[in-house]
Amino acid sequence: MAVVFRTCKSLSKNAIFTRGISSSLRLHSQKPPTPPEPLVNVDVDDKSGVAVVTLNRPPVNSLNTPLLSELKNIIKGLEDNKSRGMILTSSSETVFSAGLDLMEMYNAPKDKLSAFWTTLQSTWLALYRSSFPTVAAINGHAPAGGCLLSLSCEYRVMVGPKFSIGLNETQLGIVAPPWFVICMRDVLGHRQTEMALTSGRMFSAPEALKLGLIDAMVTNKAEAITEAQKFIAQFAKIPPLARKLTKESVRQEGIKYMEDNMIDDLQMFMDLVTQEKIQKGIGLYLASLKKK
Ligand SMILES: CCCCCCCCCCC/C=C/C(=O)SCCNC(=O)CCNC(=O)[C@H](O)C(C)(C)COP(=O)(O)OP(=O)(O)OC[C@H]1O[C@@H](n2cnc3c(N)ncnc32)[C@H](O)[C@@H]1OP(=O)(O)O
Repeated sequence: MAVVFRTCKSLSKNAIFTRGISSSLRLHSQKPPTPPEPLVNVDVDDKSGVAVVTLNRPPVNSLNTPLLSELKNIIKGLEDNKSRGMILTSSSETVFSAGLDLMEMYNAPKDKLSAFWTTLQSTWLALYRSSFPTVAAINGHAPAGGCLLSLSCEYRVMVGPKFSIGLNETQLGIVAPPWFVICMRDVLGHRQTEMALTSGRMFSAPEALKLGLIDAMVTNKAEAITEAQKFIAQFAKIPPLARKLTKESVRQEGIKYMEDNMIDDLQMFMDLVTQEKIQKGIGLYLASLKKK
């Protein structure tokens, strides 16, 4: 797997920034400061043109505004570079993504809350409607927003059997927004979605496979990447424009929902999440996670 420097340069603003800073600082000091780790890494394979995009925000890849923003820029960069495909995975050995960063929603000023949600909306839309094939290589737990990212890809390969996946929002006393529901229904159908979402149930990888929530189960990350590459390879001979328009057509409900309802959806989020009892619930949940 080779990093294509030219592609990375145009994809990661962070990469240009850190290179620029470190080379100029080297003139003035012996020890340049260690550049910050990108929150999302991207490696593009020279031969296949497929990008492995790795969430890299320890300890649990919770999705905050900067990470979402970086992911969105990477997806846009891949679009501009006419990518052949994208595999989304995690640098953690046990967590794909713990979902939305609850700290972004807890006692947050309204402008930050609003920026967080609009970044989530636009990042999701960029991923969901991306023209290139997308696969989630789910190498760890994927609750809530982690499950949403997986569902927004076209194919899901999960490392099993011990990790779990699902939209568990109701268990937290919050509600999965309609576009989360559409994503789940795209994959599971109406009845299983209702059962899964009303209970907020998390599924083990074998349960998820049986249900169709994931497409394949493997035993480690390397196998997950190989399976993902195989899925993407089958599109090599399909004309990209026909593929893109077909994907958009199949996903029209979700795309249209978001395009038509961005502001209402933001309002619903703000109204719900700023309620005192919801804030209390998030606070208690965060405390329970920290107490573990
Ligand atoms: C009609 C429509 C109306 C629409 C209105 C909209 C309403 C709002 C909708 C919001 C949708 C929400 C989506 C979400 O994604 S909410 C987040 C849900 N996530 C979870 O429930 C997962 C919680 N985490 C875990 O279960 C575990 O952490 C996990 C299994 C992922 C990993 O376990 P592990 O043992 O490896 O790690 P720890 O639990 O010890 O965690 C390490 C530290 O990370 C902190 N942490 C974990 N998860 C989160 C998170 N999501 N946000 C912020 N911080 C998180 C945890 O507290 C630990 O911190 P410390 O190191 O400080 O102890």
